[in-house]
Amino acid sequence: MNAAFAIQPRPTGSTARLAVRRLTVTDFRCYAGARLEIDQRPVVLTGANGAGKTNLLEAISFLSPGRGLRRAKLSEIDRLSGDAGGWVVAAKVETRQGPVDIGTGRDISAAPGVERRVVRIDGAPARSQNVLADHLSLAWLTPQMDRLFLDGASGRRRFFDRLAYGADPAHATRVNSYEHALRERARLLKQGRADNAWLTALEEQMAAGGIAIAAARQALVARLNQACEVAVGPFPRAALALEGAVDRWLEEMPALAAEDRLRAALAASRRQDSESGGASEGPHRSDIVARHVDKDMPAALCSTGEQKALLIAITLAHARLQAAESGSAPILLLDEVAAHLDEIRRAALYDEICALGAQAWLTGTDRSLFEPFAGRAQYATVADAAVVLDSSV
Ligand SMILES: Nc1ncnc2c1ncn2[C@@H]1O[C@H](COP(=O)(O)OP(=O)(O)OP(=O)(O)O)[C@@H](O)[C@H]1O
Repeated sequence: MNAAFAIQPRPTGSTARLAVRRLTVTDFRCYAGARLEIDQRPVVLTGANGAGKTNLLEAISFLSPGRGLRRAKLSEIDRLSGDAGGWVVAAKVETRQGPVDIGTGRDISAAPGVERRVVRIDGAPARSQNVLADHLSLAWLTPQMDRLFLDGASGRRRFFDRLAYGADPAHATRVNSYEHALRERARLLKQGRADNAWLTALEEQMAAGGIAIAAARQALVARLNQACEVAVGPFPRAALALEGAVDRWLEEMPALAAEDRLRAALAASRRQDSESGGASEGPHRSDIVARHVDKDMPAALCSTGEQKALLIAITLAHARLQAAESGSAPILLLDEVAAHLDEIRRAALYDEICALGAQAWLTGTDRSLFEPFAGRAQYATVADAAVVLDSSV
């Protein structure tokens, strides 16, 4: 173990634990209205297929910036046969600054065809959903992410950028502003009668923001690789690396020179970009590649089970890093993760969640999978679009 990286997890029950204490959902997918009051411990949600377990995790994922764990259109989330009010998620959460009320939902006053999410913090409208990253940090694993190492780089970038929000909430604003400028530049180029000064201003913004994004990713990769040197029980050790032109420039030259290089590359690629509809260089072209250290194998060549174990290992290492750096692990949303682990890995996962002091939300159809968690987690049953906390545990 690297001596410089001695992680001291805070004791469980620490007041710094990030946790949802009350969750209310209205007209959210299968739920007309549901409410759950819980303590800071991990939460196990069990119920039959289609009962509404993932929908609850999705509702919690909206307590952080972005499109939630399914990346669904906001209007798709409105309960079919619900009234026209749009879905709402309200939560009382425990943050590092104390309890906070968060409310969010689809903005039904937006123009037709425009999808917008509104956020309220302690009743007051928030300037932008990015402020959610100042209060809570969330990470999730879903069955759809089983192909994360095989599919395109955009999923890996999203996964990794979300991890970066934890230590650096400003990263959420940076990424969203960069993507907004990227879309705006593509729109202007497509119109073919773009104002040169306006394009230059957008490229200036993309160069500064883009290199800041690459630098934040680089800093997280370095810290996360240190954290990954320590295997969590039977989970494999992972090593991450960034691959992309801007990432290479940042290693070869000072940040300001890398900004100049990106600005020049954007200016030079306008014609090409107007045809492709994108931008030839920038952090949106980078990839985050992972290796299975113990097998010395790229993640993409590992077996399905090994890839899943790697993803869990990275998520746990990140949670450990964040707990060590900020005093509180992120809230973890682990959809159907337990069912795919053998008994030893399941027990190791539960032990690690408890050692981290993380409020993890775990779903499954079979309660017996969660037996090793007894006494350390709270259990709720999901059925008929309702969720009920078990009084016996
Ligand atoms: N907009 C919507 N309006 C009403 N119901 C919806 C909407 N979107 C999804 N549903 C329904 O919500 C139900 C619960 O889905 P969810 O994915 O939460 O189930 P689950 O308990 O996680 O199931 P599984 O164990 O199969 O993963 C499904 O029957 C789905 O069809």
